[in-house]
Amino acid sequence: MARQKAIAALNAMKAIGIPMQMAKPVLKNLLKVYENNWEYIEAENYRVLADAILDIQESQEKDMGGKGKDVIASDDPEPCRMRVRARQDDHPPPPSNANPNLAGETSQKRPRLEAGVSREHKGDGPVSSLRSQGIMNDEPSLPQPSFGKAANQDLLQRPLTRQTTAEVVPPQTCNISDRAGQTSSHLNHRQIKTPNQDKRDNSIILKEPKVEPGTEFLQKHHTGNCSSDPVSPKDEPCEYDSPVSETPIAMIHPSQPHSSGNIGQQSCHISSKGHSTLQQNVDGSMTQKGQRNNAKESLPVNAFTTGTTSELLSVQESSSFNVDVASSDLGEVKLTFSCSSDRPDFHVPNLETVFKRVEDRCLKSYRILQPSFSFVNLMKEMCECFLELGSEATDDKQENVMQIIPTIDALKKPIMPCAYDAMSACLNNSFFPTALDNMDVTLSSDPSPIQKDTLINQSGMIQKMKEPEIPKSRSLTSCSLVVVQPQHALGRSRLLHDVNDICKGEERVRISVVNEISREEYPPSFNYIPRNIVYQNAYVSFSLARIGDEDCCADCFSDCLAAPIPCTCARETGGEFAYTSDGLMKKEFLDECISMYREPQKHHLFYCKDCPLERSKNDVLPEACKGHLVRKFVKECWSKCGCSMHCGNRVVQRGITRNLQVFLTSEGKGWGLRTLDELPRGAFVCEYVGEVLTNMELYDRTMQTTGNAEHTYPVLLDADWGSEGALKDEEALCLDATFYGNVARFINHRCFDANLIEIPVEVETPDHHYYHLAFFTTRKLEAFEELTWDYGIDFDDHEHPIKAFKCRCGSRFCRDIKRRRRRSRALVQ
Ligand SMILES: C[S@@+](CC[C@H](N)C(=O)[O-])C[C@H]1O[C@@H](n2cnc3c(N)ncnc32)[C@H](O)[C@@H]1O
Repeated sequence: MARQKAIAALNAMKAIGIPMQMAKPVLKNLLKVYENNWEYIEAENYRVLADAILDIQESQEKDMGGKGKDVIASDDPEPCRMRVRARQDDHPPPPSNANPNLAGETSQKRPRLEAGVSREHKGDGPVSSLRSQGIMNDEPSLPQPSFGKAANQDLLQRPLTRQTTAEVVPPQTCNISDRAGQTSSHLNHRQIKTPNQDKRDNSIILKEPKVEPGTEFLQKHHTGNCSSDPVSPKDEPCEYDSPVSETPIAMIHPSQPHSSGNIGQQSCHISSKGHSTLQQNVDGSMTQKGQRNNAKESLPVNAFTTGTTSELLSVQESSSFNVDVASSDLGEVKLTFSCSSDRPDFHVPNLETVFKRVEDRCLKSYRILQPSFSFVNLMKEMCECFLELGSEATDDKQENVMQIIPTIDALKKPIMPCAYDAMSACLNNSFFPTALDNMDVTLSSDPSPIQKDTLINQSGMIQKMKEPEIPKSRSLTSCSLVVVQPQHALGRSRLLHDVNDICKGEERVRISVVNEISREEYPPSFNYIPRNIVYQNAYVSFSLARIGDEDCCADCFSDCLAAPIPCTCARETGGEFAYTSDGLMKKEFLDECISMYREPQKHHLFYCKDCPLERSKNDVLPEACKGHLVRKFVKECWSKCGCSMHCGNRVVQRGITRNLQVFLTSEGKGWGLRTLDELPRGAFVCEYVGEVLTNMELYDRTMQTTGNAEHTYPVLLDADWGSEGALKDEEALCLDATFYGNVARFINHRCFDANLIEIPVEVETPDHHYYHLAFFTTRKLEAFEELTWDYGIDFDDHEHPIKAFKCRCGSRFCRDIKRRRRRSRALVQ
């Protein structure tokens, strides 16, 4: 119960832009001060908590000599900052028997939060200094009942300040873009606090959140400031069943057009030269300002979001116009789309849709800020989205349809008979390129104008191709597909994947993608990386100095496996190398690893006193550790070793060597990975590659996702959490292949009798909090068998980062089916 309350509180903070790491220690202290009396903390939608965080920030800003006043302009490295302005405090007093030291100077004062009580946060930004400073607040007042689930919204909507006279602010200054569809006068959503605002604003003022790189742009849409229309709290019941299904703050968009006519009318003018001016409001509605009416009278045209106005807004009267996208408070500075198009099909797209598309792209591309990141490019992206959406067919169904045109690589090995039919089927709608050169650049555009027998190469040239004859005896192996977005006449195509090689040349082998089921589907875009990349806070150090003599074989030469006595690198595996000279995992070692997975009860489970996984879910009141397997590691030779790259004790680091293929599964599991060749038992297939995140980061990331992500891609690196005592946050790691990953992200789960097993492999560092997760075959595999591994998933644990799904593994040992059976039996009884 308390745990749920804590999560609800943290979620409420998160909804107003305060990251969990910042809110947790403050919440912890408030709980101490109020002796776990949640009533005080929940009152007025966690106002005490929000204000406490603000106060910490303020006192810290004071210490910085006011440097923090202009937060937006500052280069402050902290991940997210938020300010809740409070003029007059009415926080609840701590209980009379509360620790006076914790409670501040008098019992009438709000609690002074103690310094340094929270876990350390990396970096020197205000987040860490927040923990090194106390806060002191003003007069408390009686607590109010909590408002339940509407809390998040309320915190955004309700004025948190207790200003006695709320100045009526004209609609132009009302900034809200939130889930409830409040409107905004500025699409930049950026609240730059001016001294005047301080006086007139009776609302939340959000500092520019500096969250994860790449998400800050998105957050702008959710920081709002409505100074004209205080909204009364809603009494929705509090549910906290499914935190991840919440729309994350970074993805909140006005869902409904606001009914009131003038609130938040924004300065988005679509001004046709010499004609009338269309004004697009943030709620999507359009207003037409007749110039003859001195541009004062507004005549509503239609609701943009209904999907019917696009046509209305097709530029019929003129071919050139401006759309104001964002502006400063008084409109002196404007960001404007200038469109001049001769195209008859161009219509002005809904700006919210444009923003959404830009946000989606940013979320994909800028989760990690790349060196090439630039704001100008971001704006360019926005212009491109504007143009794309404006040029797209208005029929919703047509939107984003990608066409996949299969081609045949005629030079490869014989195809499996079962795959042949599917291939033929897809070839019925396809063609053979005459030369191999054409295969990589086969593009498809909008279905209608491009004929089946037409190829467009990368430079946009159209080539007529001969319809192929497909002799049954023909030797074919791969159906290579290339996907592009509809080209229309934009002259711009975005290749999402190279279907001949999804690895983009990053691996030693090419890994193709085939879809033998539905020709229109294709794996969602992600960045292919062949090796793990640290996302942000994860502590992964590969310094040579950390590798002692006992952790390398400096005196070895050539192939360690050929030496008469195993070198020190075999120490980890009991003095014998784990690999055979054929590069396979030795039987004994493999058997033991498999037994550990399939019969964990026979093996030692480690129970952490302070489980990093549980801590990441709830730092305030973590649940007890559910136990971790202490797994067997393989140690490979590395750079400090004297042997060569051909040494038999270097298997995983050499990367993928087997012929694999990504394919769409027929069982509804999404995409999967299969082997194209037979594989012996104990063969290395690939490692699981992704972003290295701390568990905290993963949890935060999971909370931010919309919850409707069909597939999830995180894996915990918890093979050795027991050996090093309590792990610090930055040492409790996981891999997330959602945005950056390799082909292992396509390996589906199979309960118990999966044909792959993941084995932890030490390569660059003897610290076992970071390691490689390598997949080896558990048995001999036939060509074209799907590769599977047992995620070790607990189908009842909905809070686990590896989200439970309806398992379609088909194993007779399927734990999910057993669970479902148990549940239906229980219901019947
Ligand atoms: C690591 S991804 C595997 C690749 C995924 N199928 C795809 O299309 O990208 C894990 C996700 O695949 C799906 N999945 C994996 N194994 C499954 C199974 N046995 N039954 C149903 N869905 C499965 C689930 O949606 C899961 O979240």
